[in-house]
Amino acid sequence: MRVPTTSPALEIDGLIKDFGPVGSLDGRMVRVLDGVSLNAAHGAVTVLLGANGAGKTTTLECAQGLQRANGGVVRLLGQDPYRATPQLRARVGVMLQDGGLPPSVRPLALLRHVASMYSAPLPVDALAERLGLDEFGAVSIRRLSGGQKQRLALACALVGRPEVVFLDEPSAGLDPQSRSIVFDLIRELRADGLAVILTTHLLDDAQRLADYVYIIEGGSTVAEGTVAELTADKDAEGMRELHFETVPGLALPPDLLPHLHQREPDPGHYVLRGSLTAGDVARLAEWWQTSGVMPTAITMAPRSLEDVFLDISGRSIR
Ligand SMILES: Nc1ncnc2c1ncn2[C@@H]1O[C@H](COP(=O)(O)OP(=O)(O)OP(=O)(O)O)[C@@H](O)[C@H]1O
Repeated sequence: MRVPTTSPALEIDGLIKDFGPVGSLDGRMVRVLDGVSLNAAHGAVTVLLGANGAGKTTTLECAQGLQRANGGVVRLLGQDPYRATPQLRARVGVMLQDGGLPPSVRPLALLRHVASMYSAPLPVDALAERLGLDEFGAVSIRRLSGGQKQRLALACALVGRPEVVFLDEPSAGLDPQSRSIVFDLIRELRADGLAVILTTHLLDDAQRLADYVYIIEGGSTVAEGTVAELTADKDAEGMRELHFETVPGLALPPDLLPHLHQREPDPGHYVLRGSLTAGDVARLAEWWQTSGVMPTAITMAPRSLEDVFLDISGRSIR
């Protein structure tokens, strides 16, 4: 059991990071982080969300001490990560976005090698079996699929029993079985006090795993909270969404449900949002019947994390 502590595993306050000089900017620096602030607690999964280029990876790199901040405060387990001692590094696990795994080495040999650098590693064979690495342990890493490399990179990040682990898109490329195994492992380690800090583009994953979420936009933290806090609608009680799927391009009569906000986020997927009553659902069903529309799926939902994220960070591609 880890020693309980009340101070956060990671504290970031007003982080600023400039890159450059950039040729296309006449040799000027470009500011990619402009005031990121966040805390990550022990025994919790903290998720960073943001569109492509928002600054998540740069934030993690500054938190890990791989990049030097140009301003603000970064404290990892109470220390400046840029000046991390080997003792501090041994308490931190890192899984990089593109793996960084040596291609000609065999997976189990690599995991044993990484484990040998720590004083009290997790049992390698049990971890390998848990993540299904034993099944392809004898081929070289270059022959592994993307999902197999992801699981190996996760094992390398966890094998030293870190107190904090950084996972940059841990579930990218994982099939549903692997994702479920990885999530169970993350939850177990969290229960044992591990601080898990992860980025993901998969908002369902964030919704399932996150204890606390930060949304980063344009190099700053623009929203934060638990999933329940972020998805709660503060404007009105009883705010709900009705989703239905049918043929694309339906035009609902404007006077049918005028108090509900209507959109078609994907072709044939309709969302009606607002203070929905059973009468609204009945009116909609009546219109389906008279218009010869038969939905293939109907669901009611509170606001999803995806809606919150898209409302905050916009719907256009960066
Ligand atoms: N070395 C660098 N020099 C100049 N610009 C950089 C450098 N590294 C990152 N950037 C820029 O900083 C911004 C933030 O990049 P970062 O990789 O942190 O975003 P991200 O939120 O992790 O994006 P993604 O979701 O696509 O991984 C981007 O506009 C990127 O082009």
